[in-house]
Parts: sequence; structure tokens; C-alpha cells
Amino acid sequence: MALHNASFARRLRLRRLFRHGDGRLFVVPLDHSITNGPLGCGDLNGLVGQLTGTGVDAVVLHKGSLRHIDPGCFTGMSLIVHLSASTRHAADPNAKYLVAGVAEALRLGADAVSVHVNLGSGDEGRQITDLAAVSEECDRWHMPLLAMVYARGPKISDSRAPELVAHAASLAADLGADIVKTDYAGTPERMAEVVRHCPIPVIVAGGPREEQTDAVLSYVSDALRGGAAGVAMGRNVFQADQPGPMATMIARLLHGPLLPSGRRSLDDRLSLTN
Ligand SMILES: O=C(CO)COP(=O)(O)O
Ligand SMILES: N[C@@H](CC=O)C(=O)O
Repeated sequence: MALHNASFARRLRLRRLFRHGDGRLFVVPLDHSITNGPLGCGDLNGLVGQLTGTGVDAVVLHKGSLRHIDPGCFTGMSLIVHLSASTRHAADPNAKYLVAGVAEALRLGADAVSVHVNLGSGDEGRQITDLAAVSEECDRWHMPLLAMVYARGPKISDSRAPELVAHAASLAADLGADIVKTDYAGTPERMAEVVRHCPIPVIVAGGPREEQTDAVLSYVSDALRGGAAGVAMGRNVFQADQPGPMATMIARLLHGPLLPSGRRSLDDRLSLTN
């Protein structure tokens, strides 16, 4: 991943995110608690604690959640503070707005921030403007930016259509995001088309919970075969019967098996050059 002109601090934070050195990123987003309500997994600190040591690279959380989590969970994982919100009860649930800022996230110990944009939504203009403004703040504070961009709105019939996924990815890159999270384009071939045209790493969202573990793992494998740099698996991790083992299995697909030495078998994967 070429990091033209990125400061030392931004490159350092990005290296922490891509800590396995294989150019891959496994994120567990837990920002659903504003969108949909309680995660349903009881103690949040216990959930995040289950993810440590599994190979998860970063967790996405809202600012207030951090008051209830042991900072020690983030010595081996990165913290991404989510700046956007909306709830499913809103007149327009796709109307995302900012509820936190970059300087605030920095004070909270964030290694990166994330902003959510729904392309095609009724007020996409404000969301795109918000992303651009946060991107400028990230430049000012040397903070990596994960843009969560999905095609969601009254005229969007298939959010996974490759041309829409590609559009979401290019919008994120054009506004200065370091990483984009978007929908999986449906097949590895279609995903490869999206990745081919995007200059920044593309990670895909996990989607609703799959009952069968094999279905989750084949989804991740397909996304990786399509060239995705990684995944942001929320519900399929925190709604799993055992979130820790589920995360471990997913991490194994991304980063390879954990060797007795504590390192991973980096086979033919690209190492992060910057
Ligand atoms: O990144 C995501 C939410 O911010 C995706 O979450 P899911 O994996 O639950 O779709
Ligand atoms: N950022 C996601 C999280 C929940 O699914 C969204 O709001 O859609």
C-alpha cells in the first residue's frame, strides 16, 4: 500500500492496524449498538477481551463504550473510534451524521477513526461533506481514516452490484480514506474488479449472522480470493455462540495459522512495504 506523503505518525498507526505485516486486516466492528441497540452479548469488556490474542487486528467502537472496556485489551489490537451514527428507528435510517471528532478520538487513544456514508441515501450530500471534512481533520491529526461506504437509498435495488461497490470504494479513496469498508460484490470475480480499480485497501462487511460456521468461513475465503484486503465481521463474530473461537478461525484464513513461535505462517502474502 503506497502511503505517499503520509506522516510518520499516520504510517505508524497504519502499521499497528496492519500489524501482521501481510497487508491484510481483520476488523471486528461493534458500532451496531447505536444503529440497532444492545449487541446482546452481555458484558462488552468481556466480549472485547475474548477477541484479544485471536488474530483480530482492530475493533470499531463508539466513544462512550470505551469507558467500560479495559485499555489492556488494546495492547495487541488497534482501536478504531466510529464517528458516525443513526438508528434503525429514524425516519431515514440511512441518514448518517457525525457524533464525534478526530481530535476527540485521538484523546481517547484511537489508532484510527471511521465514518459511514450511504451512497444514494436521501442526504448523501451531507454525509459526503462530513467524510471530506473528517478526512481533512485526519490529515491535521495524522490519523488513519476508515471509510464505511455502502450503496443504500431509495433508488438502490442491489447494494452488492459491482458497479455500486466500485463507486463506493472510489468515493472513499477520492476523499482521502486510507481504507474502505464496503459490501462484498457477490463473487470473487466481481470483487476482483472492484479491488482492481481501487487504490486503497478494500475490506468487506460481514452481513447478517450465518448459522453455519462453514458459511462464514467460505464467505471470508471468497472475499480474500476476490482480492479484498480483509473483512469487517461484526454480527458473525459477536452473535456467534463463541465469539473468540469464531474470530480465531477467521483470523487463520486471513493471517495463516499461529505457529508455536507465536508468529503466523506468512506464505505468499504481500508484506506491507511502507
Ligand atoms: O462493519 C460493519 C458495521 O460497521 C459490518 O458489520 P456486519 O459484519 O455486522 O455487517
Ligand atoms: N455502520 C453500520 C453498523 C451496523 O450495522 C451501520 O450503521 O449500518
